[in-house]
Amino acid sequence: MSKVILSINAGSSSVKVSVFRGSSKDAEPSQLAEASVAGLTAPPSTLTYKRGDEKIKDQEIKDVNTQEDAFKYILEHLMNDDGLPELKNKEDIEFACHRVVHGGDFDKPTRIDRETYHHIEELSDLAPLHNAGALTIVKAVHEQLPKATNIAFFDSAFHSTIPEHIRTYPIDQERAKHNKLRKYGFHGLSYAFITRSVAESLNKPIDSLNIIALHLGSGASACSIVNGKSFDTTMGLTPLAGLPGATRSGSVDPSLIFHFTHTAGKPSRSSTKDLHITEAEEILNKKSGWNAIAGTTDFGVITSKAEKGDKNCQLAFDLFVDKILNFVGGYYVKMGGKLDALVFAGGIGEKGSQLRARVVEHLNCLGIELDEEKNKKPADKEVVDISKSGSKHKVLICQTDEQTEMARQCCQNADDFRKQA
Ligand SMILES: Nc1ncnc2c1ncn2[C@@H]1O[C@H](COP(=O)(O)OP(=O)(O)O)[C@@H](O)[C@H]1O
Ligand SMILES: CC(=O)OP(=O)(O)O
Ligand SMILES: [Mg+2]
Repeated sequence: MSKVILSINAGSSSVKVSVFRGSSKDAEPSQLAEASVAGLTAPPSTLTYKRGDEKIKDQEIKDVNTQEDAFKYILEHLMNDDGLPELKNKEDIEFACHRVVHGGDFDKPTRIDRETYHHIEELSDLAPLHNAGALTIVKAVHEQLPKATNIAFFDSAFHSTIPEHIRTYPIDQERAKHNKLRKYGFHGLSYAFITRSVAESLNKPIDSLNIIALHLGSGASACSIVNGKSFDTTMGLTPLAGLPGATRSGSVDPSLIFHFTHTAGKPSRSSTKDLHITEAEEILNKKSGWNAIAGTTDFGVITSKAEKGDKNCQLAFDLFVDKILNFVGGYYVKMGGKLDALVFAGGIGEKGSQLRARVVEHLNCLGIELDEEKNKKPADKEVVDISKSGSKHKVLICQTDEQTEMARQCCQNADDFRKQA
């Protein structure tokens, strides 16, 4: 029986694992099953599972609170599924692909050996909601699936093409170079998926595709993609910069934190031996964002409560729209108006029809217009065109899939990874 690929995506509020058959360069990986545990930041956690016609949706699960718990729970679920004969034995898994948010200077997927592991560990403080969690999963795979080859796919890699004047911070350059302080950018696996998928749907070669993509999930970012490559993105040295998210403030005046607390620079109580974060980072990463304004991390709830007149939810909604517009407007100008499409993706981008409507309403002045009826229908394929007829620029929804992107890149490089093993 051919071996399988396990694609593991440790997000800030969820862990998603997809199982794919095959690892050949010439074929697209074919998905056998997809499991996800969501709600890690807003318990109880829930399990969603899809295998063919077999579906479990939002089933509440107990005692699953961390990314590691979630992965172990999913692995057990997959191994015990009689309808998944491809995964009867642990030895059936050849590759475990891990989404690693911060990869520093790494610009391509890399087999995780001791050295890579330590490199990722060193970057943990720069992605406090992500890297350490992903590494707990790498460890769990190492212990429970000793035959599998672990590969890291870096969220920052897609942004290695951002020009110097855009990725440089205006600070002392010697210190900046020494401490590697620059814009890295994240959600790159998602943007790589979106770029390929939208180019295919518009029937354009990737290297002539110009889009503004919005990945709006628990973490939210925007990316200007010029000739198929990242030109600018809203996240920076860490995933805190740019747009606000479920528990993240996004960009604020850097002086704010010293007026918020007198202990900004002190180690946070949630620091561990593997993760050193300050009070400031704790507050801005974990105690801000929607949750701080509206009391929930769920943007679906925020949207419906805002519609019913909840003032705090309306404020969270309006604030998000405003910040998105800042970046879309700026990117549009920097791209000289050469735009094939504005693309919505991520949980909120894909499901939040009200948010899409409000954002695009403000962009009508740029010739970006959507069709209200098309916008309201749930997306039923990978790329859905919701533009108004006659709109100068297209508006699309892309159902992005970081696990599929990793599996695809894994298949393309499988021979190299085998050689490295
Ligand atoms: N109908 C909806 N309208 C707006 N947002 C929604 C809706 N359904 C789910 N969401 C939001 O999508 C977000 C999760 O996005 P997702 O990309 O799956 O998360 P993650 O960043 O953990 O990968 C949550 O904030 C969730 O509330
Ligand atoms: C980079 C990032 O913020 O990822 P996520 O949206 O999965 O938390
Ligand atoms: Mg995500």
